[in-house]
Amino acid sequence: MQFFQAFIHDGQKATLQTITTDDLSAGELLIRVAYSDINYKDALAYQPHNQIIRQYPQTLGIDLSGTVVASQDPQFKKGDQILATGHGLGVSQGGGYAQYARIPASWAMPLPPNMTLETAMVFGTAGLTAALCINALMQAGMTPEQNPKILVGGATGGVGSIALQLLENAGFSNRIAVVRTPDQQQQVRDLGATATLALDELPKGKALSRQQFDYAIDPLGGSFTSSLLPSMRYNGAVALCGNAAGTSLPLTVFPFILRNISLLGVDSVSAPTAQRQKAWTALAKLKPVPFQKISLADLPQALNDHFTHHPVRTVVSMT
Ligand SMILES: C=CC(=O)SCCNC(=O)CCNC(=O)[C@H](O)C(C)(C)COP(=O)(O)OP(=O)(O)OC[C@H]1O[C@@H](n2cnc3c(N)ncnc32)[C@H](O)[C@@H]1OP(=O)(O)O
Ligand SMILES: NC(=O)C1=CN([C@@H]2O[C@H](COP(=O)(O)OP(=O)(O)OC[C@H]3O[C@@H](n4cnc5c(N)ncnc54)[C@H](O)[C@@H]3O)[C@@H](O)[C@H]2O)C=CC1
Repeated sequence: MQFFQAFIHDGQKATLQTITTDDLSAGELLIRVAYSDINYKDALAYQPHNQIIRQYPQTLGIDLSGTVVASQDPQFKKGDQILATGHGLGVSQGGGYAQYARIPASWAMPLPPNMTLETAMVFGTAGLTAALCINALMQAGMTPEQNPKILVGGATGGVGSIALQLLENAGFSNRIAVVRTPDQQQQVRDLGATATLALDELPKGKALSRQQFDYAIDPLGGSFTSSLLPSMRYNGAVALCGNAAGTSLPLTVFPFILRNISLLGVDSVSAPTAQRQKAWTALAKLKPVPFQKISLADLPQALNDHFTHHPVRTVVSMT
């Protein structure tokens, strides 16, 4: 029996506790976790009485990377390096904020070649989601040859910043980042934006506005999406993946029926394996975005701060 540290939510609060491998969830793979990370969803899950966690007590952390200690599945063997994101991690089954985790083999992916366990968590669910958004837009017709104007929301955060990097790598040269404050302009240019748009520059409350953007990656939702859709160019598409700015969508039908705009939903949590593999292959070609590294003991402060100020990405080291 192995004693180790895990960050566990009891419904009211989350604390660092000592548990054993006997306390872990069911699954074919026992993983010695090397790294996890902080996503927007982790910060939501840290709140008391949140709607993210489906079963208490729960070890938090929707992502993990690590090494297989024991496997009851022929696809994996002791010593393999893997990553896992989404599915039930930190929601219905023990997650990545622990030194060990037990997970179903179907949730694990071999670490892509040329990627370290640390880099995998610099990208994590945020990177996977960014890549899925871009793949969805390319499926909808987006190509570098069109030189499309692509708007990226939430660019100082995980999904948006990694989307900027992926777009640059894929040859898209017109990358416009949405900023909330003037001091974010230089930050998002350093992260890969070629131009910026202030959040309040999009006309509000209009059925249709001047056509400005061909494609958009939207981790914000809410009033942002409502004002974005009327500003999309004919045949444009928006990949909607988040709700950082809100969950309600006051809309008219006109962008859809008069400009042929597509609103594409993107989910990373239950994305099929083939889509994940394609996404991680693209992520493996990127340089890491800026990140801070913290320990399990630093989680309460970092999760508390997440909605007010945080580095682009945070990696959580288990050692
Ligand atoms: C990495 C991803 C992200 O960051 S996404 C943003 C994070 N947000 C969430 O994960 C959403 C968490 N869930 C909620 O906020 C709420 O459950 C809700 C607003 C989505 C719905 O709330 P409501 O009170 O209307 O319904 P229920 O909670 O009773 O759920 C109804 C039905 O939906 C299923 N469901 C709930 N959450 C999820 C989820 N995250 N993914 C997929 N399905 C979900 C739930 O099981 C219920 O289905 P049923 O078949 O009736 O059991
Ligand atoms: N569909 C999916 O599978 C996934 C969805 N998401 C969602 O995407 C969103 C972004 O996630 P992360 O990049 O991890 O978050 P993050 O916290 O790293 O970044 C959030 C970004 O949104 C901006 N922002 C926050 N509130 C805002 C507001 N009111 N108006 C305008 N901008 C605002 C921040 O400045 C930052 O740039 C979240 O809503 C998250 O739940 C994230 C990953 C997976």
